[in-house]
Amino acid sequence: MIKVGIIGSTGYAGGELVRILTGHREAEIVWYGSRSYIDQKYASVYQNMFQLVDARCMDDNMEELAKQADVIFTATPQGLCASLVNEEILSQTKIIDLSADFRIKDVAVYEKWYNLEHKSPQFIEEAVYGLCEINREDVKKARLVANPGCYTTCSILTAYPLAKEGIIDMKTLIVDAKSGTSGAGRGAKVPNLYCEVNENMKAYGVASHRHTPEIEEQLSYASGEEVVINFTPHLVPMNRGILATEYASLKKDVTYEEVKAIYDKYYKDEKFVRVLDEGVYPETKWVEGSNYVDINFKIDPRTNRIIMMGAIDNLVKGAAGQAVQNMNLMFGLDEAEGLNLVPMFP
Ligand SMILES: NC(=O)C1=CN([C@@H]2O[C@H](COP(=O)(O)OP(=O)(O)OC[C@H]3O[C@@H](n4cnc5c(N)ncnc54)[C@H](OP(=O)(O)O)[C@@H]3O)[C@@H](O)[C@H]2O)C=CC1
Ligand SMILES: CC(=O)N[C@@H](CCC(=O)OP(=O)(O)O)C(=O)O
Repeated sequence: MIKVGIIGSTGYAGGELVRILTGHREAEIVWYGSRSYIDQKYASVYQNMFQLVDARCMDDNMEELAKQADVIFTATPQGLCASLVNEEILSQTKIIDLSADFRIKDVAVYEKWYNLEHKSPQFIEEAVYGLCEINREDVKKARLVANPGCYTTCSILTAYPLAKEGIIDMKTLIVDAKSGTSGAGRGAKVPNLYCEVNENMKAYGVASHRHTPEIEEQLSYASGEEVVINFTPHLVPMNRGILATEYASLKKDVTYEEVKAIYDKYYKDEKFVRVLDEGVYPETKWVEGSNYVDINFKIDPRTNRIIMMGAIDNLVKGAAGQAVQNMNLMFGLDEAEGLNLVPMFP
């Protein structure tokens, strides 16, 4: 059994890690890390775990945890993982960080967009960007994985094959995305109160959201050119789910069949990527509670643009599910272990 420690187990992403790992046949959670609920029963924080988890929350002592766990998930605010990790810890255990601390290779870009000083830039180079479908082989060898963000997972996977094959003009790419409120975490914040979110929709982080450089960096690797995008996130009154709609001009005339063949080239053997049938467009409800990303596209000959669409559950493929997928790869397990989660509907 793989011994797992979770720092930030009481947050939404940490709670989803607990839910998924409780059903994992090869992993056992040995540390339910918390800052606010130390010594309280985990199931009193998340009553859905009543009679399923008997353990109590423990403090976030990474030095001690590294001695006990084969892998540590950090599901904590930006900057925390970078402030805790050191060579001794990494020589004892593997780390999968759900925050953005090790996602961006240029430390100056991270510090600018996150308005934070990076506390351990010496580990940025070795960290592997854990988008499993793209970096699978590197993840298998990693001791530090940067788990991608939720908007970024959805946006990158949706456009990746077309960026890689060079059929879209990357200078024209626009990403418009909507997220449910769990994306903002469990902490109490006025903009996330029921009356502020319910029956409402709003754009936020316009031309300034911190996922912009992450999407740009990964799509730059894919396309081989420096990508600069417009990315506009929106908050919508749902618990879970992200829908990304992406627009780009086509570099040449292509048919539906040609584009479908490109998506199939990259994704036909990917268990968690479902390219939908022609004319069927992704909906967040069809992936809820699961590790799937649903993708489709439509060519608009009037504007010579292609419209790409992707949907994920932000807490699963956008966070905890992908993190467990990374763990499975790092330990040589079946990549889907613990992740055979059938989407719920309605
Ligand atoms: N929510 C989502 O959809 C996604 C989130 N992420 C990332 O995952 C991470 C966690 O997000 P999320 O679960 O939403 O956030 P939450 O606010 O719901 O949870 C944060 C967690 O971190 C703990 N924590 C907060 N501050 C500290 C601190 N100073 N020291 C130690 N622990 C601390 C909290 O502990 P306690 O409650 O015990 O005080 C809690 O367990 C973030 O980096 C986020 O960006 C990534 C992808 C998607
Ligand atoms: C709805 C909402 O507020 N979503 C969050 C994104 C959460 C996430 O995945 O972000 P990181 O892991 O990169 O921090 C936001 O826009 O900040």
